[in-house]
Amino acid sequence: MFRFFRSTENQRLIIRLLKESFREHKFGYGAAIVSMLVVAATTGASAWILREITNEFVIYKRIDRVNLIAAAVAVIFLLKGLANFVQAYFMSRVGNAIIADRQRKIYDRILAQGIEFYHATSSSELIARMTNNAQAARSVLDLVVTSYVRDLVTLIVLVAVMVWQQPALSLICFVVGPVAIYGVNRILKRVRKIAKMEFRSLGQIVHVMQETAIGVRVVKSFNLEGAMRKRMYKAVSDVQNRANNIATLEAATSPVMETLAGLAIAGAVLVSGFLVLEGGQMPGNIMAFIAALLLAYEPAKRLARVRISLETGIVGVRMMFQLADRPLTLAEKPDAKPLQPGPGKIRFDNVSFAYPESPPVFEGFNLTLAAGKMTALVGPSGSGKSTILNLIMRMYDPQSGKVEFDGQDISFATLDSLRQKIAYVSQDTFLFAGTIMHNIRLGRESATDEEVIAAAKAANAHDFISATAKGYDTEVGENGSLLSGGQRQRISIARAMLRDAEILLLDEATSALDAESEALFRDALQQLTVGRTTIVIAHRLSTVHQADTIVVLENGKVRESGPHKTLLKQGGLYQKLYEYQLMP
Ligand SMILES: Nc1ncnc2c1ncn2[C@@H]1O[C@H](COP(=O)(O)OP(=O)(O)OP(=O)(O)O)[C@@H](O)[C@H]1O
Repeated sequence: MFRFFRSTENQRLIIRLLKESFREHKFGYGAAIVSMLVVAATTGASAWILREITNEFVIYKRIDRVNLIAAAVAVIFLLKGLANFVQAYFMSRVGNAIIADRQRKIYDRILAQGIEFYHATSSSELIARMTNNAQAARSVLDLVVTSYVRDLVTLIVLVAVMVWQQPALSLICFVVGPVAIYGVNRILKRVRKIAKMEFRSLGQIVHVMQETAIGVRVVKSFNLEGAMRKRMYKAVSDVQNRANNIATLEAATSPVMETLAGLAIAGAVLVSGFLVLEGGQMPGNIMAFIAALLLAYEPAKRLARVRISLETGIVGVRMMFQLADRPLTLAEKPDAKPLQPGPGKIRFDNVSFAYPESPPVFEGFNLTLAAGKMTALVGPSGSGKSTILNLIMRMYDPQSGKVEFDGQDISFATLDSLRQKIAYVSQDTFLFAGTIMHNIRLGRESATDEEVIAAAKAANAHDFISATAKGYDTEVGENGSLLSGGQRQRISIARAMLRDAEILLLDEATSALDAESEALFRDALQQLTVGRTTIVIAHRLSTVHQADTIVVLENGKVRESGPHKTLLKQGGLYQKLYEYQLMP
């Protein structure tokens, strides 16, 4: 029974879980544990009382004790019922609170992680962890507390009753216990392996479901239903098979236990028969002994199997702590200070950077982006344009060198103050489920309705919003699926407008908007960029013309920079890109 706790890793996990949970739910657990002790004591008393009933009534014929003994029986069972209620009440309250706490903690930790973490972990795994790991923590705690408090104490009390009444007979049972534990131990190892695989298959179900929902257009248009179904069915069957395997192993413990317990009880009955009939023993003592033995069977069985039941939950708890302990991929320095306001000059100073496990993108890279001006980044695919935006937003830290805002190294700034300064319009506009009003307001949550509408007007979005039946209360659907591409873009510009940040980062969409949408988008952009340091990854001629400076990148190096006309005259890389990429 205790070998589980000798496995040091499981021991550490359970002790940590108990410590953290008990600290937060002292009262709930305290009340549950006290009631469990009462349950154990009343169970022992209910066996003991049989001795009184038999000896007092049958042997001594004490009619005067009938009322007293009957009252004692009533009190024992009343107390037991009440204690069971209190225990169940507090265990479920605390259990639900633990799931909620853990889910909050898991989410906070995931949210604090940098973008690198999200690239390395699939979203389906995160979803599965959110639902499974918190539930696992609760099941493990429930099992540990009920088994090692209620069941173990009940068993100790009942064994005490047995030894007290019939010391010699009790020995028979002590031989059986270790044999049962040995049998269960052998099964345990196999359960551990299957439990781990089951979690992986669960993640796979979420993963396939997610891909079906997100990629539904591709699935339908390429007729991929059959292929997707095959993947889903396989994942579902894997979970089913693993659940069956675990159930079979768990069920296999039952016959082992039943047979051994049956033999022990039969042996005890046999010996006690002789003891009463020929040994002159008091029948009451034998009755109390047999009752205690029968009552001990269930808690003993649960205790012998507790490690198997714990095994599936402990996999989830282990994963939960792994997530909690994983270092943050991008953390704020302990002595980080808010960025001081400034005109908005950005400088890359001798920056070297490589994505994890990838070749370097920049080596000794220098670039200054003028305050309040618009700089367009152009260059072949893979030249490092998006990486420049990533480093400005501090999605990653350079391995050496620094990125400065008005002379302040951003890696020493609080993340909050850094992101406050930036408004970002991404190429693949992302809208959250909810209304148009909600989506624009995410730019600045304190904005009034009037400010939201003003931003929408400036972004040329107000007219189309007003033309819908519900106006600003129109639901946008999952990731804005109920709006057109151009409408989504203008909403994301309105969001950036509302933010009114000093620095604007824009990853211009390459998707061809129709002429009218593009004109509306360009006008909106023009308004947004006035007086702000704007860095735009340019795909459109109109944007390049608008820019004060064009920086031409190739293989992580600045090849040329200057205004459009000057660069065009030089007849270098820009001219080539201009002809192949930017010219309509
Ligand atoms: N998350 C990542 N992990 C590893 N390598 C990456 C990652 N993102 C980009 N890269 C690599 O870094 C290099 C620069 O990529 P970047 O996205 O900055 O180029 P880009 O100029 O924006 O290209 P495009 O115009 O095609 O978007 C490329 O070689 C790319 O493969």
